[in-house]
Amino acid sequence: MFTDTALLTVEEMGRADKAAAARGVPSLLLMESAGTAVANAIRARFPRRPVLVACGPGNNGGDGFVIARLLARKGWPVTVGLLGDPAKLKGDAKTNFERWRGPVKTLCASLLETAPLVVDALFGAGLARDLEGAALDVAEAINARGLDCVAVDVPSGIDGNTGEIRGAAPRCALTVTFFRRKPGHVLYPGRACCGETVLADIGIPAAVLGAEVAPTAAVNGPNLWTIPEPAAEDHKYRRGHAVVVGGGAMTGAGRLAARGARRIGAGMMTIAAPKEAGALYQQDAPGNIVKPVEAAADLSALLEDERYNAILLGAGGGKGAVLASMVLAVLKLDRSVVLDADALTSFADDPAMLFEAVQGPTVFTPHAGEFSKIFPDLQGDKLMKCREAAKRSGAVVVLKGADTVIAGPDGRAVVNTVAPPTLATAGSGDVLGGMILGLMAQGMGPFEAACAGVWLHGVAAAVHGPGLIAEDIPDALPAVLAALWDDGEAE
Ligand SMILES: NC(=O)C1=CN([C@@H]2O[C@H](COP(=O)(O)OP(=O)(O)OC[C@H]3O[C@@H](n4cnc5c(N)ncnc54)[C@H](OP(=O)(O)O)[C@@H]3O)[C@@H](O)[C@H]2O)[C@@H](O)CC1
Ligand SMILES: [K+]
Repeated sequence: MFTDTALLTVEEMGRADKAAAARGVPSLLLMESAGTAVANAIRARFPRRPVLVACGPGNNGGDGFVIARLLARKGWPVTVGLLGDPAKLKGDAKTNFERWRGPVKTLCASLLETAPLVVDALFGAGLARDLEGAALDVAEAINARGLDCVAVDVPSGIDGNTGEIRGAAPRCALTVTFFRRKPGHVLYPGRACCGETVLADIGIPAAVLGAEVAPTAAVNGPNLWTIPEPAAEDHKYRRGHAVVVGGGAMTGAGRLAARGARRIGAGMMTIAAPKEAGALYQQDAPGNIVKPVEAAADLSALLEDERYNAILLGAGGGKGAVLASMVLAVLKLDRSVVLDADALTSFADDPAMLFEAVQGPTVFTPHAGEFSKIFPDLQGDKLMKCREAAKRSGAVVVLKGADTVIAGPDGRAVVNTVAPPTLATAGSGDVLGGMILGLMAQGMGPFEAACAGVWLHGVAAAVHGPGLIAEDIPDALPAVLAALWDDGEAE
């Protein structure tokens, strides 16, 4: 169960709202706090200027009336445009409509002509279908004119649960959301429409999480896991002995993975690879041990030594039947296993055979293309697909991308938000696989190792900055680890 960085579904947010009311926080007060947070965020970022507040027919629109009132009180020239019939407004939205003393116009795109700033209070959690009519016109016109837009809760048209665009959505400079973020703020394309996202405390007690609401998704970060820190009494075997099954012809992937695993703290590293490539692996890094392995039987024989506690397959290491047989041999051993790239797609013809073999701590690290080869029928948004894949396979699934999702078979899911675009470079996925391997070798569980690996990988790339190549990621890790451990001591 997640708390601080939890991502709440629209339904969970509704329950949090009701729980707050049951604990004595009136909903009208929540709306006033929400509107105040948005108005304050606007005033902190934009100089006073004419503003159009576009209000929808529900409570998102209600927040809009609060914002209009508060900005007008500070001397901002405010125009309010309402979508729909004012007589149909209800509850807190109606109350705040009545508290707004200025005129209310019928919403249409021409209202944008005099407003360099737009507050999008059309739809939030209650978005029920694709935008149409005036709402669609306004969203499209905001984008066509490149107007500054501030979203209340979520840009209208973005599905809060999935990040998908329903018809259209304004590309906002700022989104102010309440209590906790929603998946739509961190999953693409929603994330790209949000701009800066501000999370406002509107008075919903944090204690509702864990009591009335038990979130199963969160934003990735160091609050979710702990990296094993080397201790004085450690020796190299205590820090694990990782194995990378490397290729004979393509050795780059295995070498990058091994480097990632060692930098993140694996005590020992063996590269198991065809004999002819041994010298290459050995020359690359004298710290690697290289063992000849041609087929599944060789790998099984090597792994009779139980000190090899974590194995990565798919970083090079062949394709098809040979690699698949190695994967099946390794999965039998109940050790920690990371399967990447061809180690997964080698089962494209019979993914069930792979899933049946998963029994111990196992992590799959596919990108979207590899994912669809072994889960061809899975539909829906990234969070939903990844969760279903984990449930089906029994493995922790890392569905890679700019918004990498990590899901466990138990239903937990984490979305990673630190991933600079420079990570789209050859070999970066091999390093990630190696990092997760290295963390599992040190005893981390598969879900925590996957989350930590993905986060550290993104942060290392961000710390390195422009001009990143895959080799830089392991080399940037020491500084990232030092900062992480320093912060821990400072707390
Ligand atoms: N939860 C909390 O704690 C707090 C929540 N707060 C705020 O409340 C917001 C949620 O309010 P909400 O539930 O009233 O839903 P909202 O987004 O206003 O939309 C519903 C209306 O839109 C309509 N409609 C939907 N789609 C449509 C479309 N495509 N095209 C046209 N119409 C469409 C729909 O019509 P219907 O489907 O019923 O026909 C209904 O009338 C939340 O995002 C936050 O801003 C804050 O005040 C503070 C505390
Ligand atoms: K909105």
